[in-house]
Amino acid sequence: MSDPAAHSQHTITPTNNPPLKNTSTAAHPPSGKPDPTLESSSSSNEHAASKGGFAAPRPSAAAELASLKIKLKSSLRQFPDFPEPGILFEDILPIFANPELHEGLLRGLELAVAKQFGGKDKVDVVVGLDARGFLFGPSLALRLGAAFVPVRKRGKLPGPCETAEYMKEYGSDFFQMQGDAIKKGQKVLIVDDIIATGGSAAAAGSLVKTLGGEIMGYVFILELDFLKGRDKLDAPVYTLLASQEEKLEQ
Ligand SMILES: O=P(O)(O)OC[C@H]1O[C@H](OP(=O)(O)OP(=O)(O)O)[C@H](O)[C@@H]1O
Ligand SMILES: Nc1ncnc2[nH]cnc12
Repeated sequence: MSDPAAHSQHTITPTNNPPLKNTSTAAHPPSGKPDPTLESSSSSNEHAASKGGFAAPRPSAAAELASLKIKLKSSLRQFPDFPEPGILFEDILPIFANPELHEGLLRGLELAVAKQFGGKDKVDVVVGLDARGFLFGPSLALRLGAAFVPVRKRGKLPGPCETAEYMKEYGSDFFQMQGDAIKKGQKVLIVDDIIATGGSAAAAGSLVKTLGGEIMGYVFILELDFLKGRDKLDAPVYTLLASQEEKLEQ
């Protein structure tokens, strides 16, 4: 049922944590391992102009996706000890500050969803998690011809709501969905920027199921795979970029 509105305070504090350049912490895995999400493609010539034309070859979807991933990954910034000591915070906002990267993200997700979830069932609803899942969830939903439905932090949604408490990498919280947001049997894709412990995504999944939705899968931009968050999820998981790793100095 609906929860009494709980208005959170927003406090802006200056940070002393500059983006990470070349430091390392024991809490995060080393860099230098190959990116397992990149696929090599030997088919980039398959669209080459066949009759002596000079048109540049059109990349295959796999080659396009691999190139997009490299650009997107290199734009991410890391902030040590934010929002609390011991957390290496992954900042995805540079993607949205650059229209080319923003477009690339949506194209990459669209290609990935077509490849991973492009079977006989169409996505009916994209569910995005408060707040960073709202940065790209609605745009992705439009591209897929699907509805967008938000999962919000407690106290933000009007009307009868379902509520789930969860633990995440830093602290605990409550998620809510409006009780009529999903129709029974609708096919749902749950999207968020990052999966860390998986607590947030699992709570969103439990709400979708309570409302009668069928979870096709979960899509994330980045996965902190050493936290094994995907083990908490009982539907296929796709991550666009590889695991968190510290960047080497450019
Ligand atoms: O896998 P988990 O350990 O649950 O952590 C992942 C969640 O943490 C972050 O959200 P946060 O709650 O910080 O909210 P925000 O998007 O409003 O910044 C992130 O956007 C994910 O939703
Ligand atoms: N390390 C991290 N960076 C950014 N967002 C997160 N959400 C949970 N863990 C996070």
